Amino acid sequence: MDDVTTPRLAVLGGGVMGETVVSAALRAGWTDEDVRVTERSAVRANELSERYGVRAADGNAKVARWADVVLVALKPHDVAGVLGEIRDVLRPGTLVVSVAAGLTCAFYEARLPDGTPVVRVMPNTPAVIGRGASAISAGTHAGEEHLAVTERVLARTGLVVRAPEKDLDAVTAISGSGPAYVFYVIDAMAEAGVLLGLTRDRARELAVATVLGSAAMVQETGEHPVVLRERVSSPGGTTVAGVRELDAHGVRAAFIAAAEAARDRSVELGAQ
Ligand SMILES: NC(=O)C1=CN([C@@H]2O[C@H](COP(=O)(O)OP(=O)(O)OC[C@H]3O[C@@H](n4cnc5c(N)ncnc54)[C@H](OP(=O)(O)O)[C@@H]3O)[C@@H](O)[C@H]2O)C=CC1
Ligand SMILES: O=C(O)[C@@H]1CCC=N1
Repeated sequence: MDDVTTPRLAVLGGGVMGETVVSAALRAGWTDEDVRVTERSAVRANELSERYGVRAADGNAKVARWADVVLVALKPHDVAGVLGEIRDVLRPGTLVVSVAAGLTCAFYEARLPDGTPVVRVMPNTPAVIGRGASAISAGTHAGEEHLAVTERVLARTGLVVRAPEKDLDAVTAISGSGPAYVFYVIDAMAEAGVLLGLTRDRARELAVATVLGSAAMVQETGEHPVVLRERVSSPGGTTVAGVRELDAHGVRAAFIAAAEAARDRSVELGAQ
C-alpha cells in the first residue's frame, strides 16, 4: 500500500455505516473497481451492487485477500468471528480500519497476524451527506501513513480529527451517538409546535432551521453557546421563561446522563 495509488478498499458489512463509507470513498475518488463490500444477505448485497456499481458477491476472506485496506463495519458482536475468517488470508501490510463501537485496536491486534496496522474510527451518520464528525486513533503498528490513508477514505464524510484512543468511548457518546440526541431534540421541538397549534410540517420546518442555524452560528461566530443563549434571552422575555423549564426538567442533567450511559455501553461492548 502506498500513498500515491488508490488502495483497494474492502468494506466488511454493508449496513448503515458500511454503505456510508462505500459512498464516501466513491465521492472521494475511488472507482467502483477499487471498492468491494461484503454482506450476509444476498438481497442487500444486490442492492449495494446496483446502487454503487461495486462488487458485493464475495465472502469476507476473498475480499480481505484482495484488499489493501479492510474496513470493518460489522456489529461489534460479529467482529471476532469475521476476524477469524480473514486472519490467515490478509497480505502483510494490509491496513485494518474499524468503525465498531467499543472495540479497541488491541482487540484487533490480538486476533490478527503480528504487526497488522489497525486504525480505530468513530464516525457518525451525517457522514452520508458529507457533514459527519469522526475521530481516528492509531493502533500499535499503525503510523502516519495509515492515519493518512484512513483520512483519504473518510475525506468526503466531513470533519475528521485525530484523537488518543483513550478518548474514543467518550467520542462515541458525544458525536457517534450524538445525531440521535439531536434528532430527538428536533422531534421534541416539532411535537411542541404541534401542541401549540402549528401544522406538523411547519413545526418541523421551523425546528430544523432553528437547529441548523444555531449550530452554524456557534461555528461561524466562535462565541460560547452560553453567550449566544444570553443574546436570545431578552430581559423579562419569553426565552428565560422557556429555559427555566428546561432547567426545572433536568434537561442538562439528562444529556450528561445519556452521554455517560453511551460511554459505559461503549466500554461494555469492547469488553467481550
Ligand atoms: N449506525 C451508526 O450511527 C454508527 C455505527 N457505528 C458502528 O458501525 C458498525 C455497524 O453498525 P451499523 O452499520 O449501524 O449496523 P448494521 O447492522 O446496519 O450493519 C452491519 C451489517 O453487517 C452485516 N453482517 C453481519 N454479519 C456479517 C458477516 N459475517 N459478513 C458480512 N456482513 C455481515 C449485517 O447483516 P445482518 O443485518 O444480516 O446481520 C449488516 O448489514 C457497528 O460496529 C457500529 O458500532 C459507528 C458509528 C456510528
Ligand atoms: O448505537 C451504536 O452502538 C452505534 C455506535 C455509535 C452510533 N451508533
